[in-house]
Amino acid sequence: MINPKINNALEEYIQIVPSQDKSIYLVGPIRLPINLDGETVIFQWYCWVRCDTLPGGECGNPNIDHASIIEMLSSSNLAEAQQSSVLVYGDFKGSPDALIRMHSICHTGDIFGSKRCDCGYQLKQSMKMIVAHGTGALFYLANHEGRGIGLFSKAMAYVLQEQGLDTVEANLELGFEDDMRNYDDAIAVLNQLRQLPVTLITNNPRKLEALKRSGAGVSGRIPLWGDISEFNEKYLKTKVKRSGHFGSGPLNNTIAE
Ligand SMILES: Nc1nc2c(ncn2[C@@H]2O[C@H](COP(=O)(O)OP(=O)(O)OP(=O)(O)O)[C@@H](O)[C@H]2O)c(=O)[nH]1
Repeated sequence: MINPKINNALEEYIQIVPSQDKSIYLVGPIRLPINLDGETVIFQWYCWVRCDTLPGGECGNPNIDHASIIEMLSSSNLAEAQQSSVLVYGDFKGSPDALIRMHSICHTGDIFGSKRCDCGYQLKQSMKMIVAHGTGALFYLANHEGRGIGLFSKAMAYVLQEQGLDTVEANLELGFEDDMRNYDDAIAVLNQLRQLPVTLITNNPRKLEALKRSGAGVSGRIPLWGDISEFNEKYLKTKVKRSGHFGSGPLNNTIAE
């Protein structure tokens, strides 16, 4: 039994968000000072978990209370599952225009700084763009590794790419689709945090489509190409040629054959 004082301290930070047939438990805002190129920038951080990730998560119970959610944590093995989160900057709820990025986790690019992809660059650059704009949110989608195939399978896909397959062929040969990602939970969290339209930072038409299909207001898209090198050029070309990514301006020329 959790101490009632602890329940009280946490209660106002927990929101229960409807998403398709499953609820999402959202915790935040938590003040997060972040080092962006030597400058400390204050973001507000939220983290979420789907009800069915917790044992007895009571997905069918619309009246589940905050105390029960807290109670379930210590018997859940959340470290073995994936939890996504969002960094919010500025007046995200009220500002007429906000930039958002739906960033898919990339262990190799985001954490290790691998140059085989553009993920690490896109992560940092989109945070800087949001801060420069004055308001926005970066969704860090932890169940999206390898475009949704998982880290171990992505490692297998990299082995195949070393042997000449491109990034799409490698996924397909392993029995996956090119892109297995789902944005429903992230969009539900977005709707909870903001009702006004957003501008999406992406080159990926599927992300734009998912957002538009959900009914969330989309006022535009900003492309994000960069950090192109001998190590990721083929990968980026494949994104444009085979996955249908939007090319853009001079970068389009850089990556065109
Ligand atoms: N399967 C596979 N996944 C990869 C490879 N390289 C990067 N990824 C994953 O691809 C995803 C990249 O996602 P995003 O940064 O959202 O890129 P995107 O789909 O091109 O969309 P935008 O960056 O928004 O334009 C991450 O989950 C990476 O782990 C690869 O060669 N194979």
